[in-house]
Amino acid sequence: MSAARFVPTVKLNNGHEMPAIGLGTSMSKGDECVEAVKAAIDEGFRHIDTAYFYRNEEAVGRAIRAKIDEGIVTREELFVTTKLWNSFHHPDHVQQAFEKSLEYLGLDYVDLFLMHMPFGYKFIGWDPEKRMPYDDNGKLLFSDDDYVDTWKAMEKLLDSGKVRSIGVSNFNSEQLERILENCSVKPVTNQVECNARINQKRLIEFCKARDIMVTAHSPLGRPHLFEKDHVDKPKPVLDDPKVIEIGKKYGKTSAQVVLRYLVQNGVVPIPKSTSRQHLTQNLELFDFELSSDDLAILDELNTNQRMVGFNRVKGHKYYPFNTVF
Ligand SMILES: NC(=O)C1=CN([C@@H]2O[C@H](COP(=O)(O)OP(=O)(O)OC[C@H]3O[C@@H](n4cnc5c(N)ncnc54)[C@H](OP(=O)(O)O)[C@@H]3O)[C@@H](O)[C@H]2O)C=CC1
Ligand SMILES: O=C1CO[C@H](CO)[C@@H](O)[C@@H]1O
Repeated sequence: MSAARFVPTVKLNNGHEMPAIGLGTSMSKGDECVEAVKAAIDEGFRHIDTAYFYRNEEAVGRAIRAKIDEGIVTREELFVTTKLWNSFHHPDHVQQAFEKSLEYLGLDYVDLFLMHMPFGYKFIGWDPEKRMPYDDNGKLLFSDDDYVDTWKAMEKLLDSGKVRSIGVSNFNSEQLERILENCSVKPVTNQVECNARINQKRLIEFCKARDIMVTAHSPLGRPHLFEKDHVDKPKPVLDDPKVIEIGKKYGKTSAQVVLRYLVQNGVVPIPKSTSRQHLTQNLELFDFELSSDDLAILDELNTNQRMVGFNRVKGHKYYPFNTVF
């Protein structure tokens, strides 16, 4: 086992520190997920992102507890995020949903609990197999729970000491502003799709002015999903000749270039990987700096096209992607 790499932290608006890079775990399941999280901790990751929706909280928790038991890390050194699923937006369901996540993780507390999306789905019980409520015709059933009410229920969770920080995900600027106008506790972060194809410059600026950190989901542009028929999707950013060229200049891979680009834009990327080689690469971002010319070249890759557009939810009153940012 190699020595764990050092990862800097960023300060959140409530004083807590968040490691400047995290491990994504979407689509990482079972033993593969356990091994990836363990390897990630060995390599130096101290920030792990999961969600009720991913069905891997149990695996993530198992790996974390194993590494604590081995003496590789303490719980305090880790930053663990999970997310409230869309079916549990009704204020009466928020606490129970949180307790379920904590139970699956097998931890005493989480560092960050995010509202996964601003839009809710119909609640059809607690069976984890039934995360997506469909009617007999295959139509996804929405709820009209207001995310402000959901947020107020999330604020109450802080009193329990079982969650250190709360935040949101996939919120647009107007939705974020509505939370700010109505909340007692400011979200520490908005986790949104953010990569060189959709660099979120305006949303980052908006959040920065309000002391809200942007966390970048899908920071590599989800290369694993490109084999499918993606007519209206962005071109794979890791294969872009300009990114490859910049990488050669710094002796870095395309992934390291696009992740470093995000770090220099002031956001916290959470790339997913189950490969040891990629995990190692994804941590080696803090020993080089892209020049302003190279940042400008990377800025030109922006097309504002999303990989995660939630197209099935376009008719929802709280669908977030109809605004400019
Ligand atoms: N809040 C939300 O709504 C959302 C949150 N997320 C979060 O963000 C995380 C990251 O996003 P995700 O959608 O997974 O996509 P990413 O953009 O992180 O891409 C992940 C893919 O990139 C590959 N990869 C990782 N590192 C490298 C590397 N160094 N070189 C080449 N390929 C690499 C991985 O393969 P391999 O495993 O083989 O390394 C995997 O197939 C998620 O896992 C999840 O935690 C994601 C989407 C939505
Ligand atoms: O968090 C997530 C939200 O939804 C996506 C799919 O639509 C997931 O793949 C992702 O990881």
